[in-house]
Amino acid sequence: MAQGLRHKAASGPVWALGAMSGTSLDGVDAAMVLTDGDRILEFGARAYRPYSTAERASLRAALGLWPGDPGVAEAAEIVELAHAELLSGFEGVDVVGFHGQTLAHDPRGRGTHQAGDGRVLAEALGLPVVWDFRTSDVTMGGEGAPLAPFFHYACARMIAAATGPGVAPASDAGPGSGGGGPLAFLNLGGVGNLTWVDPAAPAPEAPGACLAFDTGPANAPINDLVQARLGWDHDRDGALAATGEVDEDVLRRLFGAAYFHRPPPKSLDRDEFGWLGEAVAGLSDADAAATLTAAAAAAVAEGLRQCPAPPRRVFVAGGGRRNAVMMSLLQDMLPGGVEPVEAVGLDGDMFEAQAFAYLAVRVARGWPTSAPGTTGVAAAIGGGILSTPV
Ligand SMILES: Nc1ncnc2c1ncn2[C@@H]1O[C@H](COP(=O)(O)OP(=O)(O)OP(=O)(O)O)[C@@H](O)[C@H]1O
Ligand SMILES: CC(=O)N[C@H]1[C@@H]2OC[C@@H](O2)[C@@H](O)[C@@H]1O[C@H](C)C(=O)O
Repeated sequence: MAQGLRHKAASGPVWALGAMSGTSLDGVDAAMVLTDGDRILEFGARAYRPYSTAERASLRAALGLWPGDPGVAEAAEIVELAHAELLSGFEGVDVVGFHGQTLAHDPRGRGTHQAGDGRVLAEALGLPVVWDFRTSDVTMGGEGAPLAPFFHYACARMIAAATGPGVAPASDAGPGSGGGGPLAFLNLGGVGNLTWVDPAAPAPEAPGACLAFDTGPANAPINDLVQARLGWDHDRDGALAATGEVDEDVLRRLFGAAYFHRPPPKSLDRDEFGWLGEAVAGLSDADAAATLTAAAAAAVAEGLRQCPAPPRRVFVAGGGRRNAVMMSLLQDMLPGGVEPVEAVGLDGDMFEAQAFAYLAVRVARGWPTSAPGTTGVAAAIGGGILSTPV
């Protein structure tokens, strides 16, 4: 299998533009990657478009909805227009990877739903668009998430070899880096997700190459709390949490949930632990923020215990790496600590957008984007639909 991939990689690198509208509902990230679908050759232009307050409110109101439900068409249009506006500003794009906005995710029940139609975007941009990345994985019995792990594998290979665009050489990386041993990538978005990866494995779908899963709630419950109580978008730098006390009873309740005892791979809907909001309702603003922040960090620590071996380094991407309290708790809770992906020259704000750029090329070339170790799917599978403008 790996040899076949290497052979196909000879079909040459292309510039892919990936776009992610994450569970935090803050906006759309977009970034370009030069890749042959195997190796990453260069990272390119990047841009961000925040949702307006009205757009965000409409998307929030559509959370939990499924295709055909009233309100979905309006949400999809918001997503499509925001992406068309942002992505039309890029030049030299060969293919677009369009994740869309997850409104609902229930892989063992109704499926997974990302708002936004790639055919509409392909017409608007006049470019081929890969979209609906998650459905076929779910259809094949997988979780449909997380999907970034194959990109993480490519990044881990670059780090291990200390080659590649902007990646810090092994000599800068400190003890325990370089070729030997597993690495981990942690994304702290609305939900947290972790990829444990062995860069020595021959391909991302090889048995034992990647183990991935959602760790638990991350920023979403904190955002929801401070939005409802204080009208803030988020707890900037963790300033509110820094002044509060953690309610250990809430953490005990959280970690009693079956999810944390299920072996990975496993994935979450944004609001799967929506009851956390009620659990902290009687606490002060600061104590509630401190408790939800500690819950996010402790969920990562729980998750790492489910990995096959301790990773040598844990690289953090996503907005949560800017939350000083969350990062300091992780530093204390994880045996080897954590570091932002910027420590090795990667871009923690655009990491997911870059992942969907990379995955788009794999889909366009008919290669797998998930495997039993990343989503629990029965066999390695390539998700996604390629739509070209007519
Ligand atoms: N300076 C900061 N201090 C604290 N938190 C921050 C800061 N900057 C961003 N965040 C948090 O990060 C969130 C955005 O993170 P990110 O863009 O990684 O999430 P996402 O991609 O929407 O979610 P997901 O990865 O779950 O799809 C914000 O909503 C906020 O909660
Ligand atoms: C269903 C869905 O959209 N899941 C997202 C969400 O946001 C973070 C976490 O939950 C992760 O599982 C996934 O996104 C990342 C980009 C992924 O698929 O790797």
